[in-house]
Amino acid sequence: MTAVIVVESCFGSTRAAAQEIARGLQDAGVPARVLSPGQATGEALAGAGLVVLGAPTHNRGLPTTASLAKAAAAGGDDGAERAGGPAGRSMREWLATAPIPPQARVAAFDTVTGRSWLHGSAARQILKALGRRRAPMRSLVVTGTQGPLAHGEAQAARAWGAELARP
Ligand SMILES: Cc1cc2nc3c(=O)[nH]c(=O)nc-3n(C[C@H](O)[C@H](O)[C@H](O)COP(=O)(O)O)c2cc1C
Repeated sequence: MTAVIVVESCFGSTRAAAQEIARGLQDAGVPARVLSPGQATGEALAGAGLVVLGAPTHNRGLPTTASLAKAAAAGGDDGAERAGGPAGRSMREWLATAPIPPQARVAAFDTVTGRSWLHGSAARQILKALGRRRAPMRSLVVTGTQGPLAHGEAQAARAWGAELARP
């Protein structure tokens, strides 16, 4: 099995979590790649047995054009991520066509500033959009809007990656 992690990130924390999940999968012997939504074409995902989707939680759900603009104004434009061209797509846009192979397992994660219903969850919205509400899901806590991941969350992400490697 191979795994692909598709991640959107403004300030880098969700991307850092994605890298840890990839390390956890690799620890368990599953080759894993981290791609941006713009890179995650049908061709790039072909043959993947596991697709893990991640985004920062904005306004209790998935980032919107307006919330992304707000993050960018605060310095969170994550470099090339949305700099135009094929890489310049948000998770929300990507989900509209989501070229996930039919046989692939799906999981979703997000980053939040706290783990309560008040903070919401982009991951829940991702799974809802895909009609896969029972798929594995994780929220990883950041210390503030600009991150970084809170103490212990990188390790938690890596451990979750290893868990996902087991069907
Ligand atoms: C416009 C905006 C709205 C946000 N709304 C929420 C929210 O509703 N709940 C929450 O837990 N965090 C919220 N945050 C904080 C983000 O969760 C935090 O910026 C994100 O986890 C950092 O991930 P990133 O570095 O990958 O962008 C918000 C951040 C921004 C910029």
